[in-house]
Amino acid sequence: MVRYGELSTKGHNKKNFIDRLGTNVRKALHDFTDVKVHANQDRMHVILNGVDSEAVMKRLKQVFGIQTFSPVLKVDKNFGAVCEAAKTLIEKQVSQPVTFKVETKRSDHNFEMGTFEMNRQLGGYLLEQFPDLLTVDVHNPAIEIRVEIRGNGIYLMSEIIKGAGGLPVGTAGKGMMMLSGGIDSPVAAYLALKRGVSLEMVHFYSPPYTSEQALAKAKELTGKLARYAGSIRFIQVPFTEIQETVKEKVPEGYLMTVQRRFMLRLAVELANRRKGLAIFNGESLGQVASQTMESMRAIEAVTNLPVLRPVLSYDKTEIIKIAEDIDTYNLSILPYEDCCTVFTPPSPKTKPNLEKATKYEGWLDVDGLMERALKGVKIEEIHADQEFLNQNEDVFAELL
Ligand SMILES: Nc1ncnc2c1ncn2[C@@H]1O[C@H](COP(=O)(O)OP(=O)(O)OP(=O)(O)O)[C@@H](O)[C@H]1O
Repeated sequence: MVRYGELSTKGHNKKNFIDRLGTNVRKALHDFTDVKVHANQDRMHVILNGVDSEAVMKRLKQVFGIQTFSPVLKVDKNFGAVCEAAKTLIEKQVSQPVTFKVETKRSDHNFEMGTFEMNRQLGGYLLEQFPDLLTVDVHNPAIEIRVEIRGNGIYLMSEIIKGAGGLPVGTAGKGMMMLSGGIDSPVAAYLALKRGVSLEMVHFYSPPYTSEQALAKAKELTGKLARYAGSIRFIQVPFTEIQETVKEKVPEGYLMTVQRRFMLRLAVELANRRKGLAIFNGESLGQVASQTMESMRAIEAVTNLPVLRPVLSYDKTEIIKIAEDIDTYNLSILPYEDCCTVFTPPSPKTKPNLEKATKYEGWLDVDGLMERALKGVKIEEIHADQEFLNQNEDVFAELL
């Protein structure tokens, strides 16, 4: 049984949210063909039909929009079956002494036992079974065994497991995520997905300066993030000609600003073509030269589409902690050079001037460069945990 959390406050949009969450849960569980998902008004029921509950719960933990969920056992309508099931729940959940109570609800009034009697008798049975583990506390128990006696059976549950929180992916519209191979942008992508944004990844690569493995790394990172979204489109944009031209014609202090302005323009153009509402990136204020407010202003001036930065106010250590939790960190630190690292000047301007950036760009064929980059775009759909890196290749060979 799945509880919706923040959804329940969404008034008349609630139905859309619940439908979307139902779709996302079905997507996350698509390979468990026997599982059935019923997304009702107040709760969602995921009927296992014999499928391993641990495997299903592992997937549910990655679906945004779920606040908590509980494994539920359904048994025949007799007291013996209820005792067996309650015993199983306690065995699974309890390893150290705890307080508990039994709380029964009865919608089937023909059942032979009343709620009070069920509470007492089941409580007594469990105390007998687990004398060293359980003590009754009816006011503030650590564990509540809930029993619901309904027409079609008796349902039992006790454990409450924390879900991923957030909002169902797809309820907040589509955004274009500028995904590098670094630590920050995958974390920013995770946070955007968590607030319900459906993302398409935009990745710039510069062969031969960057390797196939660098591209594969960005794709594999997308596979990690696709766990939270079912699948994610990956858009690779060739960036070599732009970087070479900028390097040749623009003064060194402005190389980075001008390159970033091109990246943003390209992401915006892709957003316009693909109905994206905003651009997301992994910038965190003050982290490096391009991430000062002056720099953000000079770069962002190329568009009036919102540029959203989910990790803007996070410290590096906080970002790393999330990267570890979502299992992107170890991939992000693999030493494959990204297109920006290769062309980063030793001392980029930390306070670039917008007028100068515009002036230097006047020396370039901006439209032609953009058009050719966009012509070379390749798009593919990446699924959860899809692998791309060539495991046999020695990662350090890249550094030689
Ligand atoms: N090759 C790329 N393709 C797509 N987006 C990029 C690329 N390089 C940088 N970006 C975007 O620009 C942001 C800032 O990049 P930069 O390299 O300055 O910072 P960073 O803090 O190292 O970020 P990250 O850890 O995400 O690489 C990235 O978070 C990402 O959103």
